[in-house]
Amino acid sequence: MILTTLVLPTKALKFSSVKFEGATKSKYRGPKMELTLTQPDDWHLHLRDGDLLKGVAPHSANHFGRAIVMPNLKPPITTTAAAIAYRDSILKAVPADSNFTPLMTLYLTDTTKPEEIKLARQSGVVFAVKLYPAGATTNSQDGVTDLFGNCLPVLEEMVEQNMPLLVHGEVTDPDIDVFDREKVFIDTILQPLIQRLPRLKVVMEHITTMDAVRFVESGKEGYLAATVTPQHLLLSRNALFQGGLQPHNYCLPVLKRDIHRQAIVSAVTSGSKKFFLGTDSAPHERRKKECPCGCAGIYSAPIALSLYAKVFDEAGALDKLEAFTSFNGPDFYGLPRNTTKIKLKKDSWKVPLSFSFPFGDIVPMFAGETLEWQPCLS
Ligand SMILES: NC(=O)N[C@@H](CC(=O)O)C(=O)O
Ligand SMILES: [Zn+2]
Ligand SMILES: [Zn+2]
Repeated sequence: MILTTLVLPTKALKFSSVKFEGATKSKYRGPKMELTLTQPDDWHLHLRDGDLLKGVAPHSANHFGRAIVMPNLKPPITTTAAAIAYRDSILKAVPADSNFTPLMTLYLTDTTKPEEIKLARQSGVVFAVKLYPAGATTNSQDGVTDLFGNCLPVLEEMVEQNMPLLVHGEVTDPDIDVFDREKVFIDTILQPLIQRLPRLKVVMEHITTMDAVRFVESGKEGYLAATVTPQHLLLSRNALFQGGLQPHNYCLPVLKRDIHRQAIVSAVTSGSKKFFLGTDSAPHERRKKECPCGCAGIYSAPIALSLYAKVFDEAGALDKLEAFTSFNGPDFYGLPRNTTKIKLKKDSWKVPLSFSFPFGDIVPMFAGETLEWQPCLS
């Protein structure tokens, strides 16, 4: 990573149709710091489908080289054939000059067959299988009801095919407190799973607790890793209630106490190879967030890089940022690192209040707030 004090010409961020609160003016004077990073990838992303896909895909393609695309559509992507068709529609939705590559995933169900894993591997476009415990999160109703009872042959085939299992790590038992569901999942499902299949590659997605940090740190490098979202690095559960109920800070697993957030920040800024960037950017239209039974999911794709840079900058660990955004993920998946570069400039800018699309608008994380780091598009 190269740190310079040079200011190079930059293009304004390409936001399609954006509502700003006021003019975006930099208060920063003097030489501007720039970071040059190997182009990052997003190892946990929801691109949706239809008009929503067309609206949000360019935001990810602007900044990220590749993304692991989550399969929780309606209906879910449970077959390789469906993953191939979904991949085609994603490629149609990104700008023609973009080199963005979607890495597809399959949605694991109680009835997924080992043969499907072979097909997935042969396709060359499916890179992982996603475990949603049934009922744990958005569009998880077709997920797994009994992992050990129903899925062991598939998991064994995944070991054979070196196919990673990506995990939404929360139990769904209504008697378990929602803030404890990640820890209980580790103790009752993940730990036994890893003991039973030590050669299965597992990514604990969007970790939220110090328990998950410790669990991942104690695992075998190359076999156990975690993705980390901007919200779980920057917000504690207080953010759900600050000045009134804040639906745009609601995601699953739900934000936790600040001590957990601090543990996650320490883990990612330590330089460990086991943690990598996964935004979990999960767009829902405003009317589906600001309503009596609002959806879980935070839209962060357009601002995620600024937010990760903020975290590493505030921790005095900018020298560790590039491994987290651009090396640890491809190294874990056994994929080449990107060769293109991206620049971030330290220059304050205001996050749009919303992104407007013909079908409605989407409110991003940190809407209307001022951030310091800004990706420059070339
Ligand atoms: N994170 C979320 O709160 N929501 C995600 C699903 C998920 O990743 O659990 C979504 O698809 O909206
Ligand atoms: Zn999830
Ligand atoms: Zn997700």
